[in-house]
Amino acid sequence: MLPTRDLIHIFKATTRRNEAISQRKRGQESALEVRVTNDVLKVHGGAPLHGEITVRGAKNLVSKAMVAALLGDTPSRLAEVPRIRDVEVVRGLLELHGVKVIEEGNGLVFDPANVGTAEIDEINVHAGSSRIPILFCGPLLHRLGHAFIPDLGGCHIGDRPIDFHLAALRQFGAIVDKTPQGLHLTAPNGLHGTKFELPYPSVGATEQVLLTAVRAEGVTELRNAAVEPEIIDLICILQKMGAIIKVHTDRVIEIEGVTKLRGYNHRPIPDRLEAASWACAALATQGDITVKGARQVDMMTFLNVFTSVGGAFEVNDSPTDGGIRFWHPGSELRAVALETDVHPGFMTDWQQPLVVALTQARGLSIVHETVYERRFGYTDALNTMGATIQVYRDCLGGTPCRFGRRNFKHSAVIAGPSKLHAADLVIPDLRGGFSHLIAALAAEGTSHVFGVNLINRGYEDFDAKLAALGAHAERA
Ligand SMILES: CC(=O)N[C@H]1[C@@H](OP(=O)(O)OP(=O)(O)OC[C@H]2O[C@@H](n3ccc(=O)[nH]c3=O)[C@H](O)[C@@H]2O)O[C@H](CO)[C@@H](O)[C@@H]1O
Ligand SMILES: C=C(OP(=O)(O)O)C(=O)O
Repeated sequence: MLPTRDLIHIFKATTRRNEAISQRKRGQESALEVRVTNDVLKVHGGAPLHGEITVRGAKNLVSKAMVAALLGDTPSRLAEVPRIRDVEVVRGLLELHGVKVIEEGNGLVFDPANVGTAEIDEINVHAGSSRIPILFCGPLLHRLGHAFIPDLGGCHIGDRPIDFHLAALRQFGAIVDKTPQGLHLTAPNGLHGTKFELPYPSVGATEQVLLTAVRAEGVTELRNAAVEPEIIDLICILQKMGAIIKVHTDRVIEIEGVTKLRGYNHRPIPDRLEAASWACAALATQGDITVKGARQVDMMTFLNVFTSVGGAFEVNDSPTDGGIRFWHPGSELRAVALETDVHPGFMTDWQQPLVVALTQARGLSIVHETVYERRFGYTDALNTMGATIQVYRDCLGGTPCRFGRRNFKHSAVIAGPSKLHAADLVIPDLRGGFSHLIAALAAEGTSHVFGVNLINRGYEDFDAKLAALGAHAERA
């Protein structure tokens, strides 16, 4: 890991280059793009966050729902689409493939009447910006008989291979050609239902199988599937489109292929990752935040841990105006031991914001990260702010995981409570970045958070939400 001083220097050089690129691209900006030119946030910390914010459609569902629209032969309507970077990337890719995207109310309409082949150079404008392009494989193979997939982006929190995706696609009958430009896929004999068992319940690979199997000929049986709430919501969308999908017990999903699918009309599951991030911000800053739109059922595992740490919450079940209020009740926070896991376990994307709150809990907390091998890089910055977090290669949890004895520092021990002080921080990834932001808000003094726009990949209007919660933060 480079020292923060060097990272800030690299950040400033990269920002200058990116500004030049974005000036050139400005003519292509969509109305959904958030036009922020300044990438540094000056945060005056030490004050509790108080107030109400709203979460809308989940990043990890909305982008996949947009890809699913390619499978229908009539337009699809998706409500509550958040203005985040991943949505822009997928919208751009859909438009390059001939899908007409229209803004309607708080959502988007996708008309796939004229789907066609896109230019590789144009597709590659989106190289490295998101993980979603890999999910275009099945839908494009069904629609066009071929697909080109650019290099993937997403957070650098592990190697993130796509071997399960490619193995499944090959079993469906796809031919995959890896080239320096990206992946080229064809299906000369069509796509056929298959039996596939995932070595690990990968979210993306499960979605890959779903989006491919729904229009493959015959039946597909997927074993060891991921069953995150966002996946169940994607299954609901596909069912609305005419797909036949049975979710059995024990992570088995059976899909009966159909020849035709129609468009859907859907209101997405709310973003439970964003909701949990704001809950942790309430705890870390001794604040009180109501997250409108958050749903208890999607967050049960998080709420158990939140309670164990000493946080308080109250659910408002109103179908029109519901949400969850999260607050610090004033008493001392308690240390906890937990492992991240696939659903229904404690979600890995909840981990980083929670660790900031755990720096304020009395005693030793233990977090064993079992989903990604390199998801504790952000803790170095927290330590420079006064936290005491030690990371270990061992599996410090009940279950040995895939990363044990393999040189990955994937367990953390957090000693608290620690008084956090201001620092200059460089955002490493989406959730790590949000946790830096929370730490800066909880710390005494003025921090500079560099590369803060990266947070917009998954958090809608976070500047405005910070202002609504009374944070003292401004673009530097
Ligand atoms: C856009 C999106 O929805 N992102 C989410 C999705 O990421 P994503 O779908 O990329 O995550 P996966 O569930 O696929 O990855 C889980 C684990 O499986 C491994 N793996 C995955 C695929 C593969 O072909 N080979 C392989 O080894 C990964 O390296 C990782 O260790 O689920 C993750 C786990 O809940 C979340 O943290 C991400 O926010
Ligand atoms: C890891 C994440 O996202 P992605 O898969 O898009 O990188 C995340 O949302 O925390």
